[in-house]
Amino acid sequence: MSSIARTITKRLQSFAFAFSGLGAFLRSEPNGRIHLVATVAVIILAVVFHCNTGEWALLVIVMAMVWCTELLNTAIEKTMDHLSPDIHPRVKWIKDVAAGAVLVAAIAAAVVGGLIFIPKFAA
Ligand SMILES: Nc1ncnc2c1ncn2[C@@H]1O[C@H](COP(=O)(O)OP(=O)(O)OP(=O)(O)O)[C@@H](O)[C@H]1O
Repeated sequence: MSSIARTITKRLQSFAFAFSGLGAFLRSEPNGRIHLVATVAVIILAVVFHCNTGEWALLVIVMAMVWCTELLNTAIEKTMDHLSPDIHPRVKWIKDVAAGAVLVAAIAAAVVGGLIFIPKFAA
């Protein structure tokens, strides 16, 4: 196999691993399924209310922030459970800070969602 073909194959494998990670997250984490339902609901609302390009862009950014922080938070939780299954104050600190990242993203998403959809509901 040529080196270009090897590089392309490796990149495609990386995508496959990333998609399989997303699938594992959705299968094993109830939070993942909640995010999926919330994401579909937001997309339906954005279509129904004819959101403009700027509104779509903001919604995509905040939804991606919530997904990314939740995925990383879950990976951190699993890492800590694997490396340090016992109760430890440092593990608590790490997990709580990682959960804080999700909270920040969720608050930003709620604010953006409110700014976009509340006036549309009110109209
Ligand atoms: N090994 C540990 N030592 C000390 N505190 C811990 C430990 N594991 C969990 N905790 C505490 O319990 C909280 C919940 O941790 P857990 O790993 O159960 O996450 P979770 O409830 O599954 O979170 P999520 O809802 O995001 O999936 C942590 O934020 C932390 O405060």
